[in-house]
Amino acid sequence: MSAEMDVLPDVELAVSVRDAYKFYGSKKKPVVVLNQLNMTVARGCIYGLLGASGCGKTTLLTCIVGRRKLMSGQILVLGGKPGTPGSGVPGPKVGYMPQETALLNEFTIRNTMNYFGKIYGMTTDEVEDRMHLLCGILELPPKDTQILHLSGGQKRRVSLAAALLHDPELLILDEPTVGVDPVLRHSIWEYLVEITQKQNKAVIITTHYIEEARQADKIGLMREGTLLAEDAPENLIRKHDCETLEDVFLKLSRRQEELKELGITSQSRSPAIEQSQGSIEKEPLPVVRVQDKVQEERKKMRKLKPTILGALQSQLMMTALRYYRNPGSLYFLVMFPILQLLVFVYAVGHEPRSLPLAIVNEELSFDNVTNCVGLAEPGCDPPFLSCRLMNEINPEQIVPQFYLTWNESLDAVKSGKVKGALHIGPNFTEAWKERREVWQEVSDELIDDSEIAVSLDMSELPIAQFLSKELLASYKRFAKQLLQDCNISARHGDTPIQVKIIFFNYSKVYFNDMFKFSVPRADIRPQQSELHRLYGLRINFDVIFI
Ligand SMILES: Nc1ncnc2c1ncn2[C@@H]1O[C@H](COP(=O)(O)OP(=O)(O)OP(=O)(O)O)[C@@H](O)[C@H]1O
Repeated sequence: MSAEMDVLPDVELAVSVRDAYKFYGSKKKPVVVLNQLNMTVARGCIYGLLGASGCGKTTLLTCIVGRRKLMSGQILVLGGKPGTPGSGVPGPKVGYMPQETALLNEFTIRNTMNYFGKIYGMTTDEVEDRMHLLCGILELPPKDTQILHLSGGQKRRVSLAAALLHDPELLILDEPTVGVDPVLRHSIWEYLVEITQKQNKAVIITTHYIEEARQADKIGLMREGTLLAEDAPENLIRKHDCETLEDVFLKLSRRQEELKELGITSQSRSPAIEQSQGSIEKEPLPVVRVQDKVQEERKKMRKLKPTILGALQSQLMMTALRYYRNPGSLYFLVMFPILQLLVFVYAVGHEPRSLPLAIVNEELSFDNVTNCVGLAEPGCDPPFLSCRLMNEINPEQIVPQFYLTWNESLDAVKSGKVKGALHIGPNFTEAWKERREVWQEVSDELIDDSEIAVSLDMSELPIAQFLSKELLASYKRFAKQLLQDCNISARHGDTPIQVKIIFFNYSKVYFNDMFKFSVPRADIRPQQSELHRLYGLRINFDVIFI
């Protein structure tokens, strides 16, 4: 084997595998699947990889196409290492037909071909031409047939067509002829012979039909993760003095066992072949008894009635088993929503803090403004009402930044330095007091003077809404305290809208009870309505997009 590798120049090599070693499971309990395996596939040849079920063929092929990695050893495919950038493997250089078809039931044959064609960068015309050719060779059903409606064998042929579609240099086919009738199997082989001989392509094919593999140029007999032999079929038969390839395989398998007993090779995995050979055939039941049993079973079956509960139970059992076998997914299923919730709560769940707000207070000189909290005196008649209001603003949530003029503060909002701007006019306290005194004849000018203007940056709507809510709450606290200090019920400072929350009574929704507006009537409670005129806070939602 190695001698041949040395003889073949690199350009003639399609695949070379050297000392491939791979196991599944943990390091403590490894299940060795590839055990120092060597393999050489030349261009322009069909390589038949033969071996019992579970001997590691699929594992080897997936390593060659770069879907799995070896623990040690080396693989070269068309001169490059599979899985490395620029190697084209996996990619356009290789066509791989896996053992399990990976087709979407929702697609038609044409959709499937277009899908794979697009992956390989083919144009629609190129896909159509290749599809036409392959549909003929592989006797595929009409191109618009949905995959869902294909038989198992037909699906395998579509999968084979997908592997052949982009005309790759190397074809790796994992049991492509399973479920294919002998005539079609013959035409598939004919096609493979043609592309290898005329187009110098290389094909690696696994099959369980040993005699079918006689058409291959070279055969690798694989057992327990190693290649027992690798040569042309006729050479193998001649060298080992056998009549069939099956006999060669048996002879070499026996020899491998003998060597193992002598301790010449080390294998850590129990051989599947021996296991199957070791099974004891059950004695067949007499025909009459079998028929009786069948009748008995039929009677039992008639009594069976599928129930929804039974279906639910089996569904539950299946789901439980699935998670039991794949605990990682259960962890993901439980932990992911928790993580999502935590991220959400952390990111948007809590209230914003330290929001900068521009304050322009024309009631005080600039130096005094920064020290406004110290000027907030208690009582019904304090000198600076604006400071009483400032005092109610929660410093953890709103951080005041003082500006001299309204325009400056608006510029700060526009430039994103602050989230909004609050303006208190020069006659605020005076106007507010006068408004209280002469509330029945209060002029619009006086109302303007006693109002506070707020402009918010609406480009961050939740922040603006939060600021608006906070400022209104601060104002309410301010108004209530002031009312109390003036021996007026603090309830007069409440907004005259009572929002009542009711619980939904089944599907019936009492819309009328949802919101109760108790607007005070001027003739009954003149004081309250006037107080609301007095304590006006105007929020101007000036939309400022930065
Ligand atoms: N992902 C995996 N994890 C653990 N063991 C695995 C895994 N895949 C395969 N095996 C085991 O590795 C061994 C080789 O499997 P592999 O599929 O390569 O065999 P194979 O020769 O292709 O078999 P077949 O001809 O039946 O497809 C088997 O014993 C299998 O149970």
